[in-house]
Amino acid sequence: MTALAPPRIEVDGLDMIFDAYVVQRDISMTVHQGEIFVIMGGSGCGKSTLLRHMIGLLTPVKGAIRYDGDNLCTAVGRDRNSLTRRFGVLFQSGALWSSMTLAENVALPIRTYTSLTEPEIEELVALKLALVGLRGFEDYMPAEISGGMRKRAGLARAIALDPDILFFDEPSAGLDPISSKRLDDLILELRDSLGATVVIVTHELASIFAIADNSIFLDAETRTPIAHGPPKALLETCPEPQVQAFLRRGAVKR
Ligand SMILES: Nc1ncnc2c1ncn2[C@@H]1O[C@H](COP(=O)(O)OP(=O)(O)OP(=O)(O)O)[C@@H](O)[C@H]1O
Repeated sequence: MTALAPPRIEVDGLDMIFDAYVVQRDISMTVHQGEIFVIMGGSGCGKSTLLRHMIGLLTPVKGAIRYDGDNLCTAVGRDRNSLTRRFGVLFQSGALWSSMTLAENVALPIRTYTSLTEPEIEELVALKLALVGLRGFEDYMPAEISGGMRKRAGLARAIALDPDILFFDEPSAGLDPISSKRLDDLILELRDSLGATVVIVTHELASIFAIADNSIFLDAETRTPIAHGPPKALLETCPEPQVQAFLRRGAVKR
């Protein structure tokens, strides 16, 4: 959908290696403004590790990750903070603080990174919770709501500071198909309303086909990416057996 949109994220010749253990080599990919980009591949191929590199939690052995041309891997101090400040991240667990209400969870990054007054914070928190369909749940504790609602609360916290790039690690993990579909719809809505660029690690085929504009396939065997492109196009035209097996749940293409 966004062939003409400017590149927002460029991963260039990235090697991910722990000591002598090669996770993936030579990853290059471009994510354009407003795209929903999926990192896919079998278990243990390095999807989450790539996401952790992209948000700056890990430093690559080789290669660069550029945001609007600025290399995150070499940025330091204020330059690095101004890059990472643009990121909203939703980890697999949702990672809410269990001893805080939903409102306190969403308020945390706002209190930490802005000098807004308490009434302003309260208003912003209510707005973010409403955006994810949790209006009126401000005073609930995470344990009092469903898994799908916890994911959405985590998402409200991830968008608290109006990020322009959203990262999701296995957002549908542990959700029933209906909650999972609802989360997909919400991701699409937020992309449209915030104008955000979205990077998602997932192996949920239904989600991949429903929301991805573009993707990369990391191969666990050769330890390098073997396919790029919109998943529906890969399903039709990608000659790689591993990609076909993944996208067809192991069924052979006729
Ligand atoms: N900090 C680390 N130190 C050493 N090895 C690591 C580290 N983090 C990840 N790995 C290894 O890197 C490989 C890729 O892990 P990763 O979690 O990125 O895979 P994944 O594709 O996200 O898997 P899954 O789909 O099962 O969640 C695994 O073999 C893992 O054990």
